[in-house]
Amino acid sequence: MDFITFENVEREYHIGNTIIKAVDRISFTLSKGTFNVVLGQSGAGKTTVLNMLGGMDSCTAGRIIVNDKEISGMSEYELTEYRRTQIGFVFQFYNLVPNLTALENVQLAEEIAPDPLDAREMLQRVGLEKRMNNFPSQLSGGEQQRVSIARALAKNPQIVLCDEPTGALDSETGRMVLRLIRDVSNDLDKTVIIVTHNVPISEMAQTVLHMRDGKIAKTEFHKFPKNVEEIIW
Ligand SMILES: Nc1ncnc2c1ncn2[C@@H]1O[C@H](COP(=O)(O)OP(=O)(O)OP(=O)(O)O)[C@@H](O)[C@H]1O
Repeated sequence: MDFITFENVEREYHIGNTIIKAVDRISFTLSKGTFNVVLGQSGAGKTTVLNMLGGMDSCTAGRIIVNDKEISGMSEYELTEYRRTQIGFVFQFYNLVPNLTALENVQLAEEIAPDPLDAREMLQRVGLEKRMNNFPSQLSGGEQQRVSIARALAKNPQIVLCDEPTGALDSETGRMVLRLIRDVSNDLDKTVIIVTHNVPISEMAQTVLHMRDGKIAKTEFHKFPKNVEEIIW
């Protein structure tokens, strides 16, 4: 069943007299609990799609429906609720709070979400049970990204949005982070959308949306997505 639907979605930006169509009338659907990739080169419109889906940006035409609710028609208040309860974010540069420990960073999610998962348990899941009391500056890039995954999951969101989650990591660490995102989202039945320009990563996805110039140039479905071990980049 369709869990996420984009119907003729457009996002225009006006700069002086210039109109930029960051996203140009795209339509797609994604099912619940699936692992998906939005692929495309710089400027293709990937982050704009992610931001609209995450309720951080709004469309200028079309409709976005998530779990039977139209988010494109929501008020600011409703959007804040939506972000708080339904969405977990993982960013390229982790966005951890530097003066909070790993545990405290994950506990932030517990404070804002209505039905959070246990912060310590999430840190255990990502293999950081021994590093809970470390500050971000005491952790490697891969460890910081694992904290940010634990934080995203601790909100217990329906959807996990990841913007170039391996962009700042070496390939071995990136692989470990991808394996983690896929395993925990499988176990916890989360719908994952990863934005990347890294083509091999898309082989792990059930659905791949190829974006070019604000449009979906091609949609690929993998009945048997690859394991991260089979991917080379
Ligand atoms: N706030 C904004 N104001 C004006 N133009 C914008 C804005 N946000 C994005 N754009 C433009 O929209 C287009 C799509 O941007 P977007 O960030 O979605 O691309 P992307 O595929 O994520 O690229 P990258 O991989 O470089 O992050 C680009 O041409 C960008 O310059």
